[in-house]
Amino acid sequence: MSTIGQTKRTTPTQIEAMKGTRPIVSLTAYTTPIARLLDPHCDLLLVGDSLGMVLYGMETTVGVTLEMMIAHGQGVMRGAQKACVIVDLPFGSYQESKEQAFRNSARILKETGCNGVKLEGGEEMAETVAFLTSRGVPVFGHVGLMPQKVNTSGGYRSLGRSDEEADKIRRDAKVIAQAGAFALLVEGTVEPLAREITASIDIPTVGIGASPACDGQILVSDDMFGLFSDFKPRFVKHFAELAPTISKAAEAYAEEVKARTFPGPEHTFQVKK
Ligand SMILES: Nc1nc(=O)c2c([nH]1)NC[C@@H]1CN(c3ccc(C(=O)N[C@@H](CCC(=O)O)C(=O)O)cc3)CN21
Ligand SMILES: CC(C)C(=O)C(=O)O
Ligand SMILES: [Mg+2]
Repeated sequence: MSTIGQTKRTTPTQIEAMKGTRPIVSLTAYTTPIARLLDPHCDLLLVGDSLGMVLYGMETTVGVTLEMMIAHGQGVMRGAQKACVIVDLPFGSYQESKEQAFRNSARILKETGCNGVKLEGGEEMAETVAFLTSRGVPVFGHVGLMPQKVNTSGGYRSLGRSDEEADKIRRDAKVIAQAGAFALLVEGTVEPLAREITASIDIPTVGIGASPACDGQILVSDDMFGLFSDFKPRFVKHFAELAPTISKAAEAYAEEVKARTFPGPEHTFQVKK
């Protein structure tokens, strides 16, 4: 197979092998232009179901569909060249059975060309993760705060302060790693727990709101650009403030249109005499 003129995409196996080397850099991406900008700097790009909240204004991720994930997965694949691209399985597309999970994961892999899928869950999903990985679907696990369970978990809050809560998340992490996941996203957990999990499993942990003790970090890109700017929980850092930049551009455009200073002669097609 020739790869002339192309760099090869990072594989889930290579992400797994990064544990103990250097921190894994990852961000969410939902569209072609943003994927193109983030790709050179990231080991992994996640097409997260957070797109329901960030792009579509949904209150939670529960309403996100498989069709939405596939459409955005295709967009990201057109923009990303070197990063490993993983697509979130949305709520309702994998919880019913391991067969349902395989069928929908296969659709995502076939229709987007991405490198693997992510699914939320611990002990209740271990059999599914083993079923998928043994049949050719690379799986990124996700434990701790699981946004798709917001309707049964009592909302978004950081976890792992009580012994019971910490024990449960520790067991979840262990079984998902043993089931064959190539990496594990740990969301919204206190630092000592994230550190213990990272030390106790042989696949890398990628944290969001889970301390610097993880093997890598992920953020929702719109959050760290300061674009989804009403949402600023403790774990988010704005690496840029794009919201005021965009507002000012829209304001300047409106002024110029009303003053008839835009479009100018340089933007106008003339008939040459
Ligand atoms: N834009 C965006 N960024 C995200 O990180 C994100 C999404 N959307 N959608 C899917 C989930 C939902 N997530 C959330 C949502 C809310 C909180 C939150 O309100 N956290 C507060 C309270 C924590 C606590 O009480 O312990 C915080 O200050 O961190 C955290 C994570 C993370 N994910
Ligand atoms: C990065 C995490 C929160 C995720 O699963 C998402 O963006 O959907
Ligand atoms: Mg998600």
